[in-house]
Amino acid sequence: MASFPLLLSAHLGDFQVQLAYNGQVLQFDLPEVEVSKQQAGCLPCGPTASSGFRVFKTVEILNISISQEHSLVIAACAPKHGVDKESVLEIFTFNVKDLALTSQWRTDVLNHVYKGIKKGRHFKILVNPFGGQGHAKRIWEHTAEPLFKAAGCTYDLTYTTHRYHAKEIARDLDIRAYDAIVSVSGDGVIHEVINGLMERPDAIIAHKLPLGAVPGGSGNALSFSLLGEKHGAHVANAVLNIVKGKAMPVDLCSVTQGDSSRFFSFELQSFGLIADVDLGSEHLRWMGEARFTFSAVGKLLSQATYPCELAYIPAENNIKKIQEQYNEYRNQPVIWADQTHDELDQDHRTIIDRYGRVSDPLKENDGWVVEKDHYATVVGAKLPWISKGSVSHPAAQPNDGLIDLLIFPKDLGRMAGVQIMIGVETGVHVFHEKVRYLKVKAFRLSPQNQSGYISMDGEHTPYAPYQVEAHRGLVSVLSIEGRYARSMSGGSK
Ligand SMILES: Nc1ncnc2c1ncn2[C@@H]1O[C@H](COP(=O)(O)OP(=O)(O)OP(=O)(O)O)[C@@H](O)[C@H]1O
Repeated sequence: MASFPLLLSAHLGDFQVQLAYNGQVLQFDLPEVEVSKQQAGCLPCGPTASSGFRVFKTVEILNISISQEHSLVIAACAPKHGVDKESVLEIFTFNVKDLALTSQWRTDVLNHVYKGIKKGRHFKILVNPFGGQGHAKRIWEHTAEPLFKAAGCTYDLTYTTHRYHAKEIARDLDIRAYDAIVSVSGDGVIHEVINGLMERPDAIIAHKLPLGAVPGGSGNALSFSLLGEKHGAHVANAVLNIVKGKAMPVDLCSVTQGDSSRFFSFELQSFGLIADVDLGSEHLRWMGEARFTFSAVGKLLSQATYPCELAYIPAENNIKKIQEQYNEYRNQPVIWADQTHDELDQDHRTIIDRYGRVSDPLKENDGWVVEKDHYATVVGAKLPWISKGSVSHPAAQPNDGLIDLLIFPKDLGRMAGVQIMIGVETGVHVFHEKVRYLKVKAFRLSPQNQSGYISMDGEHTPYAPYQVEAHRGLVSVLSIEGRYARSMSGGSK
């Protein structure tokens, strides 16, 4: 076992430097010319550049290689322009004298940098050129691809050419050939990939293939949930999460409609106002993420309400207790993807819905609560963020096996509507007296009018009764933290 610090003498141009890795960070001096280069064109760079040395955390180091010219090349993805700004790819090339010593240093450092993580992953990459405002191709070429290459990752790339293309690819993919499926898109493509995997006859194996999310859509709910409000739209941070992350188990919701339709939702099942905002704002796509806010304000002011029968199996309905549980969860050790679970049938081919499907009668023993009313919105979710500035379900956790259910009543009123809208930006709306926020095991919603919108992960779904049930850890998502970014205020983490 090599002992810390791991030291290596090298030259950066004519400047002699010492590279020191202590198990936490890699540090080296910068010659003055490099310091001014680093400072030029960037905002205050923090102590790292301005004080004449550069520091990278272990997690930020993408690769250390020895070039054909026998130079030592270090690639990292780190914040350079301030901690809240997008990380950037930095590559340093050092001249070295003793190749054997350098090679040993490189091996020792890389062993730590990629401890418990496969180095040089091979990805299936799906880029939706029409996602969001149509920037996904540029995002891929300018930012994501150079980072994957610098990290020594390889990939097989497909630009999606039509709706459901991502689903077809996931359904037919040789899953053993890849370490993960990465989408450069919004949540619609991720929804398709998940459903493609779950439709396979070998779903038991296929759903273990982790997913990676690079934000290239309008909402990018998964990216925001993984990386938080400040970094959710940052492509480089998302790529780092994919290259250096481990498989975090993530619950899926099975959704049944009619007598036979079943599919899976990983994000949001919405009815009423939020569904209208999601699906009824397609014509505002040019606005980017602002379309959601713009449309929501209009809907709230119109005070529209939607009649339905709502049935749910409560797990917790007190928001203070939900907040306590959230804080407890944040203080527990992270759980990484488990290789087994118990919700498959005997052939290990089908996921069993414990609470039946929407066409079945509700079983009394399951503890259903049934109510019939007009509501402004009823939204189930497994992710805390819907989009930038919309933390609609702040207590949502990746793998608690429960659905977070948000209900706005019919008599919201304009004043409360505005307060709630403002609250959604940080997730504090759940404490508003007019808002109901529950943790449920399953819910069933039956619209009591003829037409409207139902949105499942942003996808248009027939306006008919549906039932949603959470299944624990059915898929996994690459993540460095192993949990979603903090979305509920209070507590220590
Ligand atoms: N080449 C294509 N032409 C038309 N539609 C496509 C194409 N490729 C994918 N799609 C469809 O585009 C839809 C939206 O994609 P995506 O989720 O990437 O973006 P978004 O809707 O802007 O983002 P978000 O879901 O985060 O709001 C998906 O339902 C997908 O089926």
